[in-house]
Amino acid sequence: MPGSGKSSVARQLGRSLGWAVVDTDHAIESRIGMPIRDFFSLHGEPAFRDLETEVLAHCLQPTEPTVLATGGGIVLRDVNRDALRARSKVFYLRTSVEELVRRLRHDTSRPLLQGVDPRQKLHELYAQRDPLYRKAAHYVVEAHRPSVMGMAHWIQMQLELGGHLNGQGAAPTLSA
Ligand SMILES: Nc1ncnc2c1ncn2[C@@H]1O[C@H](COP(=O)(O)OP(=O)(O)O)[C@@H](O)[C@H]1O
Ligand SMILES: O=C(O)C1=C[C@@H](OP(=O)(O)O)[C@@H](O)[C@H](O)C1
Ligand SMILES: [Mg+2]
Repeated sequence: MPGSGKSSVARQLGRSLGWAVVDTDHAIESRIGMPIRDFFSLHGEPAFRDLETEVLAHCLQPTEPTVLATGGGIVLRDVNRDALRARSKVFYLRTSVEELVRRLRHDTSRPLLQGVDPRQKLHELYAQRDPLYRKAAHYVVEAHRPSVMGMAHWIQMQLELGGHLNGQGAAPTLSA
């Protein structure tokens, strides 16, 4: 979900593992040369989703071990979910709507939450997306691990336990 910590945890995990960190939203912003919020107002959500699918396909062909953070709406398309599952180990950072409301209270960068009641919108997004996040995910990281550092540490442990860091299970990309 937006605000669940994907971008923050990816940065921390990349630092811990010594891996590259890629964020699909940042890749999109460098390609379009403007904030996502402005792109949404100019071209609308469907155009953003097309771009997101294109950028994701590119990001899932990394040249080095990579932690990939995506935007929260990436799961809306089957093709994205299938590509993520096939080409990476996917972690769903599952956070309560109340916590998301707290974190995004003053945020103006997420277009879907502007000009609406954020709590109601987040409940709607959650109802629509929770099943999709579950379908896409190999692992669910529950909200009771509250800090960015704690979440990154838990993910690193799962990777070690799963043998993904010692060559047994190939995990060239981690997506959150
Ligand atoms: N585990 C956490 N505990 C407290 N605050 C967090 C946590 N993870 C992220 N945040 C804060 O929530 C906001 C959204 O985080 P971000 O990483 O941008 O989420 P996402 O990429 O999933 O939308 C930021 O202000 C970030 O500092
Ligand atoms: O949930 C969504 O549909 C979106 C989430 C955003 O990313 P974060 O999940 O990093 O906020 C960004 O991709 C765009 O504003 C759309
Ligand atoms: Mg993000």
